[in-house]
Amino acid sequence: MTKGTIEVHGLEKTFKDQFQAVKGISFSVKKGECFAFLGPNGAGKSTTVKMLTTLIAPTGGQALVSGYDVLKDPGRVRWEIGVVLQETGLDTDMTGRELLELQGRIFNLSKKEASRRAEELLKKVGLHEEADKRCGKYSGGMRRRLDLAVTLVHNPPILFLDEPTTGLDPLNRKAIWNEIHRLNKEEGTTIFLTTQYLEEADALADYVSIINDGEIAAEGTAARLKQEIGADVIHWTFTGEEDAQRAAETFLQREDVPVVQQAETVKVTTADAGSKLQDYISALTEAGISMVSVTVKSPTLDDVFISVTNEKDGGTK
Ligand SMILES: Nc1ncnc2c1ncn2[C@@H]1O[C@H](COP(=O)(O)OP(=O)(O)OP(=O)(O)O)[C@@H](O)[C@H]1O
Repeated sequence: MTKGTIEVHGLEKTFKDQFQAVKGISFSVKKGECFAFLGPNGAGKSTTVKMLTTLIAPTGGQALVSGYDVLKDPGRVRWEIGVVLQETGLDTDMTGRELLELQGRIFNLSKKEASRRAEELLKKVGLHEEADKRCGKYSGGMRRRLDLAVTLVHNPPILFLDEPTTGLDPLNRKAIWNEIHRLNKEEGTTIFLTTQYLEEADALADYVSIINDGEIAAEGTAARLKQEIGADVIHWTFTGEEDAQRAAETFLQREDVPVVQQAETVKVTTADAGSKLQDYISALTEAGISMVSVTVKSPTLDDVFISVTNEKDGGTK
């Protein structure tokens, strides 16, 4: 069964001005998986989403959504997907309920069914009390929730969410996360999520793919990616910037590892921090530098992101 899956082989997009935004990427998303597509600004995330949702045509390679080719069968692909893009397209004169009912009619529901579905979705996304207010009066978070409800009207097996929480406050972001998590885990909806927030991918995704400059730079589960950078991060704090600078030099003299000094703090990324720590502390004592605190942390997805995008740019740490 291919329903709810995404298969991408050597997908490319070269724009009319000859700029190649996506350079032959391949990946697959299993049914019921939450797949996060991460990357810095301009990496090619939105271009990829637009190709997979039939909004723009690929210039090379192939993409199958629920088994349907985005180029050969765009009409069928559209029935399989719900899409929340960065720019919300909500009509501000209509109420949330009217908008949902209209969407139901577009997807061939009877008037009665459309009204029942609208009510059901308004409850699901927590907007039933605001259902009869004009969308123009909705807050950013409410608009985003309505946007999500609109895409769910025809019960699509796959949901594309392009940076769904950008610009939202932490409370609204959490509400959207909960809804995405529920759709994915309880209803089995396949989620394709693009985001710049690594903690978002960490919290929601089963599988993470990092795109940089139109190419896949790394992929795997969040846990594996963190493991792959093969290192712990030792966080040091010193009494002042001068001590921190001297400490950073001391660490660098002992080993060629990434050392980042900022004000009175120093971060050292190294494999096997446990056994190195004693050696570093002895070196500091020898140099007469006293520290305020030291902690060892596992890498975050942020560290992975910096590590893979850095490698590509020539490894400047
Ligand atoms: N219609 C277009 N014509 C030419 N270049 C384009 C076009 N659309 C996008 N690009 C370029 O393609 C690259 C990838 O853009 P894209 O919007 O896919 O990036 P993104 O990863 O989604 O970034 P962001 O996080 O900022 O949304 C960028 O350099 C962008 O300027």
